[in-house]
Amino acid sequence: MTKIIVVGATGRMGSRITALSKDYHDLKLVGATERKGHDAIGRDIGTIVGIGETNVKLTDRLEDIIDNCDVIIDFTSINSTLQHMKLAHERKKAMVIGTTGFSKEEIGHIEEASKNIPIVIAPNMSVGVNLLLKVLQDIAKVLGDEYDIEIVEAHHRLKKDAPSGTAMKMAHVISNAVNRDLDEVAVYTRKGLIGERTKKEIGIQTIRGGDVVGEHTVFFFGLGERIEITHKASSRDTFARGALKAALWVSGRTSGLYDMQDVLGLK
Ligand SMILES: NC(=O)C1=CN([C@@H]2O[C@H](COP(=O)(O)OP(=O)(O)OC[C@H]3O[C@@H](n4cnc5c(N)ncnc54)[C@H](OP(=O)(O)O)[C@@H]3O)[C@@H](O)[C@H]2O)C=CC1
Ligand SMILES: O=C(O)C1=N[C@H](C(=O)O)C[C@H](O)C1
Repeated sequence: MTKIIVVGATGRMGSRITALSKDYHDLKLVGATERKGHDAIGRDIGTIVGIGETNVKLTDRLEDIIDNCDVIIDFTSINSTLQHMKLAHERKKAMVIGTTGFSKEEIGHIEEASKNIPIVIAPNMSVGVNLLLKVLQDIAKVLGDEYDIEIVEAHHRLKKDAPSGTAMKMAHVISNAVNRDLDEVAVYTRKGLIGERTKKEIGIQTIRGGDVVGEHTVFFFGLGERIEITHKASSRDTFARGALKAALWVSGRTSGLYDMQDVLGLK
């Protein structure tokens, strides 16, 4: 039995992970946290997320409950994830991190922590996107030199980071496949008299609005044809199930930094 704590358990992702955890017989929800002073602190998390009483009370003190768990599942925000990771590191607990938007330096801190605890981190925990990452690598290797590559992502109006973690991961996978340094070739905005498109650039564009769960399209534009590869998430449950799968997978592993490709056996 893998014992999990969901941090940010009333959030868009946290609430679905908490609710769906009851479908997994080999997972046990032993804790749920929210930000200090949250209105629902002390209430049963099950009644908040719509699965009935769980006997797990929402708390704002992860430090008091962390010893009960094997894995912490964290879809919160950059700063809170880094704080949770510090505690997980001190108490030797595994983590599944879905939070996006980390800087290179912050990823460095996560890498450092993973020398002592196992961490699965992925900007997108759906099977579809992780399979796409593999396919994109293959297509980019064949077409990358001749075709213009552009990525467009769309998300709900409440998303805070841009471009999405998934779009950035796709851009990294593609730029590695075509031997380009993403920092040198990424183009995030176009306006004014910008001149012709350079051959090597990789465009990454962001759209925000309404309740879009998450959509990513990668274009390979050639002469006389183009390929468009799109992934559309229609429910957050696809990410939530991936996170729960990752918690089962990472439990009992030794230290190391892993991603969803490891979890899904796609490497
Ligand atoms: N990897 C993946 O597959 C996916 C990743 N994401 C990423 O997950 C993250 C969260 O997304 P989403 O669920 O939409 O965001 P939400 O804002 O809905 O959820 C985040 C939750 O975490 C809470 N929180 C903030 N600080 C703390 C803290 N210190 N302790 C405990 N809880 C805290 C927030 O509280 P409050 O509202 O009070 O701030 C909120 O309830 C984003 O980075 C997003 O990009 C999203 C979907 C899929
Ligand atoms: O914030 C979101 O909602 C999502 N974030 C992830 C990202 O930044 O890639 C994954 C998903 O598309 C939803």
